[in-house]
Amino acid sequence: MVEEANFCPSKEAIMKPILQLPPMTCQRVREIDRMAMDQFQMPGIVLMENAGRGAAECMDQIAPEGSVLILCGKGNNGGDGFAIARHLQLAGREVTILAMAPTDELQGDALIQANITKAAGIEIQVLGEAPAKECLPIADIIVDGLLGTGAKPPLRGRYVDVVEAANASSVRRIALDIPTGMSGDTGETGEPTFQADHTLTFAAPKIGFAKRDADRFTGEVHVISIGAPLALLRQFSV
Ligand SMILES: NC(=O)C1=CN([C@@H]2O[C@H](COP(=O)(O)OP(=O)(O)OC[C@H]3O[C@@H](n4cnc5c(N)ncnc54)[C@H](OP(=O)(O)O)[C@@H]3O)[C@@H](O)[C@H]2O)[C@@H](O)CC1
Ligand SMILES: [K+]
Repeated sequence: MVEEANFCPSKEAIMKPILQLPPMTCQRVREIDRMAMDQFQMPGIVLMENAGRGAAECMDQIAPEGSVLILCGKGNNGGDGFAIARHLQLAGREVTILAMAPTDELQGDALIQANITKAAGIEIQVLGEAPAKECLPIADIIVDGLLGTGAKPPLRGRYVDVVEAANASSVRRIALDIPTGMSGDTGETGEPTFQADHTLTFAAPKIGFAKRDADRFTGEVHVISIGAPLALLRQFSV
């Protein structure tokens, strides 16, 4: 039986690429994902694992204490959430997931991450009929892994009451990639939009974050590397 180490993981700085990309549109960031996969043979799941681990390490710096509830949408933004859950559990954090859909409705990289998270014994609750404000699991921090660059505003279906319930709870809130309800390209925000204290955005800041008072919803923005090679970053830094 392996003794559980009782030291805190050291807080060494998170490895940052030497090249920080300029703000760009969602479409352009998705081109980075696409080129990393097609031109540099990086499987999407590797990009997602890098995103999840990088986001969890950033959380270890900005929100090192407390239990975490991760809201997972049906797409790869949710996939990031499933990956983050595993790394937070490894760091000794109490983690619960509230999924917008059952695992068998997921596909691709998100399904792979959800299956790993399930196998890891991390609790995955699926949103039921009850209003979100009645069934949102209690936690010290809520992470928004609902919608990212694949969002097509306005919010549809249960995403509305889940975001409203998250905003109504007086806890720390962290958005993954883009606060759900905000357009990454224009910074326009719908009613509701996830109100984050921090946004962990992948690969590059989104141009919409520069809109006046967008920071009311993004909070402090942190760029998380997805491990795309320097040669690829150079093609997008001009
Ligand atoms: N390998 C990679 O590519 C990497 C990707 N990464 C991550 O992936 C994210 C992009 O993932 P994605 O393309 O799956 O889109 P995502 O934002 O999860 O949403 C799509 C889903 O949401 C739904 N939906 C849409 N609009 C809606 C609305 N208004 N209201 C309600 N539902 C709505 C839509 O449903 P549909 O419209 O198809 O019915 C679909 O099910 C990106 O932000 C980053 O976090 C990182 O891990 C880096 C590596
Ligand atoms: K999000």
